[in-house]
This record gives sequence, structure tokens and C-alpha cells, in this order.
Amino acid sequence: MTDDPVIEATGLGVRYSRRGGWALRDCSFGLPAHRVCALVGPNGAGKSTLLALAAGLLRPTEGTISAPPREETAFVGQDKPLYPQLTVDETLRMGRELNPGRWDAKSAARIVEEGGLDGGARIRSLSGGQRTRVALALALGKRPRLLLLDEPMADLDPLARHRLMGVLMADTAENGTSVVMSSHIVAELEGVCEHLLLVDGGRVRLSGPVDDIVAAHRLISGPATASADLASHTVVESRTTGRLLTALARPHGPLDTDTWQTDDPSLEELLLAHLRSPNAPALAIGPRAAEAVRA
Ligand SMILES: Nc1ncnc2c1ncn2[C@@H]1O[C@H](COP(=O)(O)OP(=O)(O)OP(=O)(O)O)[C@@H](O)[C@H]1O
Repeated sequence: MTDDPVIEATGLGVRYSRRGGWALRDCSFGLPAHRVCALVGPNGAGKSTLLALAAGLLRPTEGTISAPPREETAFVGQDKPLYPQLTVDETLRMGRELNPGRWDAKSAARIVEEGGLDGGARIRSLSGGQRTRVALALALGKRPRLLLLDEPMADLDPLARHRLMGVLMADTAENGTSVVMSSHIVAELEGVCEHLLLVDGGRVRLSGPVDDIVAAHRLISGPATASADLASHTVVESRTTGRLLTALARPHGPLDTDTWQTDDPSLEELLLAHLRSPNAPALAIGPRAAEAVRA
């Protein structure tokens, strides 16, 4: 296994119409192969657009994106295009026929069985969450090199989500699949995702290995009167309550420990601080870091 990027983008931009605004602009990043990458951002940030580009369903208006070919990619979008009149078993048989020579019946069956789905049930009789499960079974059965998931677990109950995430992660780790997964449920990503791409307003705000991104930040608290001390660091967000100042910052050197108390932020704290501060400087760590930050 190599750490070569599975997806590489340079100056990527998408405009859906000539008069419309840019859904994505100046995006440069690399996503590592054989890893689980989280794609995070608020509504309308450009996540689905980015996944559609990676899946080869959309062409960029400007810039380039390289990704595996469509036959090696599986994409589970927000709307799951299944045939309502087919049964679960017939759907999986169709998956086998559409993917001759590479269909992994065991992986597909495992996802369906784990949800207790009746193979004879018609797709139209299934709940939204059960359909998601069938769509994921079809995607994994394809044994893709790249698995793209657009908010895959949104309509599953918390227990089903937790279990299915476990199965998905075990399966993709076993097969060295590269996964890119968008989600609004940050708690779901913590401990699962190794790489992070935060997009906001069509731009890349954070890009890099989760551990490195988290390690680059500190939660800082201390007296508001000493706020000038922070001027030499990159402050993503700061708040003053009475005499106490709390901040999320990227320190560029030691902080006076007599004045400041510092802690590791959680991934959730880090993401929320960035989302609340759209003008905070972007951070890219790893491949294409220079271009990402320049953009
Ligand atoms: N088919 C389309 N035609 C025109 N504009 C579109 C189209 N699809 C998306 N957009 C616009 O592109 C921007 C990015 O949308 P996108 O769906 O990629 O965001 P997202 O991050 O996936 O959002 P969400 O979290 O709500 O799913 C938005 O401003 C959206 O209105």
C-alpha cells in the first residue's frame, strides 16, 4: 500500500450556471489512498459537488481533479437510486451482474443480513434507513478502490449507524479501500476518520491528517487583560466572558504557562470554532499544502 493520493485537485472550481455563483472555487488538495477521509462543512459548502466531481458525475468548470475511473469507484449519494419493484435479493443479483468478475457477494450479504433485512422484501416497502443499507451493500459488493459516501448514515437510527459504521470500517480496512465520507455528525467521524477536509463557502479551510490538524491547535484560557500575548499566534476564535478569555489558536511558539492554561481541543471543538469563524486563515498539512493555503 502506498500513501499516494487517491484524489488530487488543483485550482478546482464549479459553477452550475454562467450567472450562478461558484459552488467550489480554488480548491487544491490531495486525499491519501487507503484511508478514511472526512468531508465536513455546513449546508451548501460544496461537499456533494466535490463528491460528484470525484465520482466523475460532474466536470469542473475550472481546474483539475484526478480520481480512479468510474468502474473502480462506488458512490452512495443522498438519494439512493434503487429499483423500487425489485426485492433485496434481486437488487444484489443485479449488483453481481453489473460487476462481473469483481462482485463480492459476502460483503454485500453481510451488510444486508446485519440489518435483519428480508431478502424477499421489495425495495419500495423498505424504510429510508433500510434502503440506505441496501445501497451500501451494493457499493461494497462492487469492491471499489474508492468509496464515496454523501452523508451515508443520515437516515439511520443511532444504534444502526454505530453498527453499520463498524462493519463499513472493518470491511474497507480489510480491503484497503479509500473512503471519502461527508457527514454533519462530527461525533460519528471522531475516531473513525484519519484525514480531514473542511470546506466552507466552496473553499478548503482545513486539509490534512486529523491527528496533525488537531495537534496544530490549542484551546487556551486566561485573563482577558493579557490578550495582546496572543497576537503572535493564529487565533481562530476568541471569546471573552467577564475577565476570562478563551480561544482556539494555532500557537507559533510557547505560551506563558503562568498566564495561560492550554488543552487539546476535540475534533468537534476545532471544527465548530472554524465554522463560527469563516475568516480564520486556512490550514493545509501534507500533499498540496502550499497550493491549498495560497488559494
Ligand atoms: N444542480 C445544481 N444546480 C445549481 N446549483 C447547485 C446545484 N447543486 C448544488 N448547487 C449549489 O452549489 C452549492 C454547493 O452545494 P452542495 O450541494 O455541493 O453543498 P453541500 O455541502 O453538499 O450541502 P448540504 O450539506 O446541504 O448537502 C450550493 O450553493 C448549492 O445551492
